[in-house]
Amino acid sequence: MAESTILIKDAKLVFTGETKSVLIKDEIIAEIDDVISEENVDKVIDAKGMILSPGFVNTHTHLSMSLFRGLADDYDLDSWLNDYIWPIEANLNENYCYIGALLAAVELIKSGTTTFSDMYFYMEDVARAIDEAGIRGVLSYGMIDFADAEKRENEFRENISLYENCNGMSDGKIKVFFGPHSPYTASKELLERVRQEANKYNTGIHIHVGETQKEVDDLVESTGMRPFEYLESLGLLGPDVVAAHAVWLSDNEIDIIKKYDVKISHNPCSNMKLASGISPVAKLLENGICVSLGTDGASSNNNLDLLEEMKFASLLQKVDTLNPLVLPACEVLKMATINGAKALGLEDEIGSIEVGKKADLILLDTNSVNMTPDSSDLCSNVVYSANGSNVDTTICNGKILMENKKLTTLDEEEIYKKARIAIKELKEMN
Ligand SMILES: O=c1[nH]cnc2c1ncn2[C@@H]1O[C@H](CO)[C@@H](O)[C@H]1O
Ligand SMILES: [Zn+2]
Repeated sequence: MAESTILIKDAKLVFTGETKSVLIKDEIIAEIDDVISEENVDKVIDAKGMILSPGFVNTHTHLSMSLFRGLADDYDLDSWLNDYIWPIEANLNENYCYIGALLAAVELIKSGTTTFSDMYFYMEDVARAIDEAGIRGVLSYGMIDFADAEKRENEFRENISLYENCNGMSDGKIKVFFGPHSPYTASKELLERVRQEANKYNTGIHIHVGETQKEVDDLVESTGMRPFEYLESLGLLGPDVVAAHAVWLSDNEIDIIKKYDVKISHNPCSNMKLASGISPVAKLLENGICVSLGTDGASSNNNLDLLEEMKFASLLQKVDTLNPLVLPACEVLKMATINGAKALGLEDEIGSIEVGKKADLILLDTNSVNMTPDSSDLCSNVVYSANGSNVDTTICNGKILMENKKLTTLDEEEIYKKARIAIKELKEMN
């Protein structure tokens, strides 16, 4: 098959402000230059006046939970999960999770996210949705055993068959991790075995850790250890672990995170909405820890817009430390791009605009009121001024998924219709 080529002409690179053209050959960034010939190019995108950024990487989410947007607002995590979310999740099935994932994929593409890391149920159906959407994703099955050995076996069966059926799917855009839900829902036996299986399959681990004060207090009471100390004692930690939240951390836990090069996924909106607390992100970054960004599910956020998440991440640290200098725009944009890629073990493939990397790129239109005028620092426009609706074009793996704000792979109206029916049915069952 002949190569397919896309030329993005005269875009402003977000980190440097330079105007450049970028040539994409198949799925790869082949050339970045001041001028690139249009000859023999299949498709030219005139990007004059637009900002070119690496596609965003959302390192912690639950796509299918988009169905539960606005379902249970203004509760803390414990009540949100036990009284509202787990009861309705008991009625989920393949079809609902598929539709929820499609709904989420529409939102991700529209707001410039090209890679996500998910932990949920019916993940093969999520994979099917993502394959249709054309985005990149790391999938894990949310393993919960509550110390029940039979349940534990089932959870491993689920995550392993997900790995066997879906890892490498979608031209390699889909990868599979293990997803032990958390230290309070997964037993010691489950967590120990996760490490063995992750080593055996040579893949990563996605887990919620240290989200609430209650989680820490309960674990200290039952084990004498705080969450990261406990996970260290079980041998679970390593550079392939993405720990979501990490809100309540002692200095010893920060040392542990650093020592094992654990990757942190910071989810400021979810942490604020569930009143969980404030993760000491400025301190983690000072310690050289890799902190990326996640939205969590749309039921605790209530959207999947990483542009919004970036702004909240920055502002929350500024007000928490009373230091306006922490988390400047450029650093936050790196959290949402290259740090996300590192967290998922994808830094050789994605996360920056470099020749040889996969073409996961977005264009933001600056010809709108909240983007006028340009700052001399384009990161400032993107992080502090932009929102998802400023994204004009989304490209993943060299394929255009949205152009001029129109989706190319998904029928959004049809998906909205199906999502409305799905949540109506789920509520009626509840
Ligand atoms: O912030 C969170 N903390 C803990 N659990 C969560 C959060 N968001 C979603 N889930 C829950 O995690 C499981 C995923 O496999 C689901 O039960 C989902 O509702
Ligand atoms: Zn979560």
